[in-house]
Amino acid sequence: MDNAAPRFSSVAAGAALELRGVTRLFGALAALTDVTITVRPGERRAVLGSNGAGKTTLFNCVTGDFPPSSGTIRFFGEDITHFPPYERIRRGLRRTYQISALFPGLSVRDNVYLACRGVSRGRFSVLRPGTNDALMHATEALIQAVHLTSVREQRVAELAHGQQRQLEIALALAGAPRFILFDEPAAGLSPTERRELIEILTSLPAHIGYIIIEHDMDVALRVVESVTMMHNGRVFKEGLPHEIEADPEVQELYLGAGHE
Ligand SMILES: Nc1ncnc2c1ncn2[C@@H]1O[C@H](COP(=O)(O)OP(=O)(O)OP(=O)(O)O)[C@@H](O)[C@H]1O
Repeated sequence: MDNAAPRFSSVAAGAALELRGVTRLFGALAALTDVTITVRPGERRAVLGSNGAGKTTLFNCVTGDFPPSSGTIRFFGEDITHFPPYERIRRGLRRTYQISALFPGLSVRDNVYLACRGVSRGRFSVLRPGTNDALMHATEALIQAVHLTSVREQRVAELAHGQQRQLEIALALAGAPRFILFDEPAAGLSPTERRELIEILTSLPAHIGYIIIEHDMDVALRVVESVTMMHNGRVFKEGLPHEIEADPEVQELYLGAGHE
C-alpha cells in the first residue's frame, strides 16, 4: 500500500463500509463508544483487540443483529443503520460465525448448494434445469475456491475441523458478496490448516473486501492491508500491519499481555 495515500481517511466517498460515531449500549455498559471506521471497496482489514474490546459487537452492529444505539452505518454509500439483517445480506454483506452454521448430516456439496439457492431468492428452481445448471456451476466453483473439491461428497460431520471452517467461508461466498465479516476463522486450526486458510483468503476475488476478527496475529497480519486496534469499545489505533505489529503501545496492550 502507498504510504502517501490517505490510508484511513474520514472521507466517506466511495467507501464500502463506513461506521460513523457508532455507539452500542447494553444497559449501562457501552460495548462500543463513538466508533468511526472507513473501509474502501476491496480493502481487507483486521480488527484486533483483547477480550471485551467490542469486536463482536462491532460485527453485530454492521450485520444488524444488534443495531447501534447511536451513530450511522453506510454500506456502499447507502445508510443501512436501521435495516434488518436480510436487507444487508441482499446488498452483498456476509458474515461467518465462531459457532458453526453448517448442516452436519449433509454433504459439502449440498451445504454449498443450499446456501447458493438460499441467497438466489427464488431465481433458481429445481424445476428449471437451465437455471439449476447455473446454480450447480456456482456450487462447484465455491467448493473449489475453498479447496474442498476432494471431499465434496463427504458429510460435513466427517470433515476435519479446518475443512468445516473452509466450508463456512464457501457459504459466506454464496450469492456474489461484496463484503464479508470473518469472525475468528483460524480458531482451533492446526498450523497446516492455518496456512490453507491464508491461501484461501488471499486468493479471494479482489473486489471482495472484508474485516477479519482474529486473535492469531500470524494469520491476521498476513491476510489484510490495514488494521484497526480496539480497546474498551473504542478505536485505539489504526495502521498498516507492520506498523501495528511494531507499535509499542499495541505490544504493551495486546501482544505483551500474553494473548494467544
Ligand atoms: N448481548 C450482550 N449483552 C450484554 N453485554 C454484552 C452483550 N454483548 C457484548 N456485551 C458486552 O460488551 C463488551 C464487548 O463485548 P464483545 O463481545 O463485543 O467483545 P469482543 O472484543 O468481541 O471480545 P471477545 O474477543 O472475547 O469475543 C463486553 O463487556 C461484553 O460483556
